[in-house]
Amino acid sequence: MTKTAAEARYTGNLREMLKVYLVMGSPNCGGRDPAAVLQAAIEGGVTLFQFREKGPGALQGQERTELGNRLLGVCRQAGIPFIVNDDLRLAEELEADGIHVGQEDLAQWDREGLRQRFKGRILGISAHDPAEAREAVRCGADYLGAGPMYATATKPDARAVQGPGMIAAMRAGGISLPLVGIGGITPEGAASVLAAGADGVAVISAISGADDPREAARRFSRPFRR
Ligand SMILES: Cc1ncc(COP(=O)(O)OP(=O)(O)O)c(N)n1
Ligand SMILES: Cc1nc(C(=O)O)sc1CCOP(=O)(O)O
Ligand SMILES: [Mg+2]
Repeated sequence: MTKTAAEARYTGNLREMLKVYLVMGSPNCGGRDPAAVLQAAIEGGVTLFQFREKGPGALQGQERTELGNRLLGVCRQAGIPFIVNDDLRLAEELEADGIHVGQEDLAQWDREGLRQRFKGRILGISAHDPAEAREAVRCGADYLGAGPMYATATKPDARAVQGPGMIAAMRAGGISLPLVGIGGITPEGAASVLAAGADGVAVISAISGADDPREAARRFSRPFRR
């Protein structure tokens, strides 16, 4: 059977891709060019990227699409998969490698339809406890984003802090899907998240807001180089 362009690109091991997962958009880059921040972070060891253009000053419409397209170009050049947050239409327009949706987003769509619509592409779903993780598995998720691990100022509507123990509870409850922790993760905090059973860490501010995103990403990738 002939593969779609996205299927052909997405041939790697998802657990490997999830190791250092950068999530960001222009509001997270401190006024710098997001493409330059992304390029530096990839050089430091980022393995997967999610375009999340959200928060104060987030671009809309054509500007948003154009930025997504530029960031997609950086990812393609580096061989890093490109995921779009929330916006199914943008993901399709850009021919992204996948989509990430949360529990609140899921409520808006027919779940089977969502999996079908992104057949052959990566589908990431957020989960905040083992019951939500099981539901995400039923929806056909390829990976889970489990959070918040620690306090975060980046997402004002984040749930209460769950901590790495929540990942351990998911694993103990039989959730074997590839999984990343998210929320307030620093290089120091990453160790407990990985020790609890995560395949990787998803990070916004500790990389995209760092003075030196390359060095910040390098610090997150260190545990995987040992
Ligand atoms: C990898 C990853 N995990 C969780 C989230 C959060 O998704 P969601 O709950 O839909 O919140 P928003 O990011 O849309 O504000 C994520 N984006 N990525
Ligand atoms: C986007 C997001 N989702 C979360 C969840 O708990 O699902 S926490 C969060 C914000 C992550 O940003 P930072 O790394 O700057 O804390
Ligand atoms: Mg969402």
